[in-house]
Amino acid sequence: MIGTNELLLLAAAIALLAVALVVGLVRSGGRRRTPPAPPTPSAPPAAEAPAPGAPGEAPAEPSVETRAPAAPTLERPEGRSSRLVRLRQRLAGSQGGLGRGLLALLSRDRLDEDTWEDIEDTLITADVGVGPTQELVEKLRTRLRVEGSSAADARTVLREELLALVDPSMDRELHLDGPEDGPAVVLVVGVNGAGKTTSVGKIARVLVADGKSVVMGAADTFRAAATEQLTTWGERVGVEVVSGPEGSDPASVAFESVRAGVERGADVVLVDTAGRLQNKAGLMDELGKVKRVIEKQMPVREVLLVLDATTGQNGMVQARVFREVVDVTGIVLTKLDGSAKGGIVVAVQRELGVPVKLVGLGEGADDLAPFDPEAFVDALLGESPVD
Ligand SMILES: Nc1nc2c(ncn2[C@@H]2O[C@H](COP(=O)(O)OP(=O)(O)OP(=O)(O)O)[C@@H](O)[C@H]2O)c(=O)[nH]1
Repeated sequence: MIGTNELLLLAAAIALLAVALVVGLVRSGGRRRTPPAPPTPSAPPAAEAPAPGAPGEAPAEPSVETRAPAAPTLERPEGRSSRLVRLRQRLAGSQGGLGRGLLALLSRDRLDEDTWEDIEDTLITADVGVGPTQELVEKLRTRLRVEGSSAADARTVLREELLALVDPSMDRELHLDGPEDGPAVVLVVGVNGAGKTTSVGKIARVLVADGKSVVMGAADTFRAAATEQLTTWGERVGVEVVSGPEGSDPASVAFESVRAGVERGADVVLVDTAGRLQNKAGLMDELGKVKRVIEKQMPVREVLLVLDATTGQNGMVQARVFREVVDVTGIVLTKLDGSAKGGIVVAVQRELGVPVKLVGLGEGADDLAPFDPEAFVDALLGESPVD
């Protein structure tokens, strides 16, 4: 018979064995389930590696910093369709004058020389440019003479010819298909005040709204406020901004922003640049170096030139200088809402041989639209959008 003492001993032995087993398991860690680590906010990388520029080029400065966006409530950028409807209406509101003026002239009973001169003046005043104006007037004269009363009405002829002038065949897509192993890099250039930093911020929002991940590089180190401005744009929609101290090497910031984009697996890196036009050689040196240094890592997919639509001929002079300095692939025409001179679209495309891809239509954060030739010509003719 087993006595009470023996029973107690047996129970104590079983308990000890159980405790030993549990402790052993925990130590070995063999079956321990560790909860997945919570996602940590992407820590900014140290900027210790130098930017491998061409011989003689300054290395990246260690002071380049990345600012992961703060985590306040993020804004949700306006979705594509409502933005486009809204901006089409705004375009029609700002541009209707030109088409109405032309239609009034073309509807006169007699299209005499004075009237054709008035038509030319109207087009030139709207910044269409002398060459395209003469071309358009010639075509209108021929068509209205040859087709006479059998011609479709003047509005239809004018619409067709304006559309031909704006050239719907140009490729206006923003090419953001990066290489397989990295982001598409977009370099944004233009003189200060044209709306460059604002446009970079707006493009970032459009991309975020389209579900893309973005990093922005504040390589306009000339003006500290530009960096602050871009940082604010980034914080609003949760886009990381890479920046450097005022006066630091823009190429270093550009290099680090692309590196951050690669490390984060971003879809797009947008690089804002300084546009000091002190002289062409200086600009060429600066932008040339920025581009070369970026291309040590990734090809530059798009070079967007930002031009202010309200600057007319002055803007054209700037455009020419930038064309000589970098291979511009597209134009962002800002402040079209503040100018009735939409003819600049035609003039600048002719001058540079590159399409207007985006238009700025206001100071609001989502006031940027892809340029649509048909909608633009309808706006010129004062036709309300049908959407
Ligand atoms: N109405 C209107 N204003 C615009 C548009 N785009 C930019 N702006 C305004 O133009 C001003 C200049 O814009 P910025 O983005 O600071 O110009 P920038 O070229 O970057 O100049 P820096 O920051 O000096 O390099 C700002 O007040 C913008 O709000 C637009 O499409 N329409």
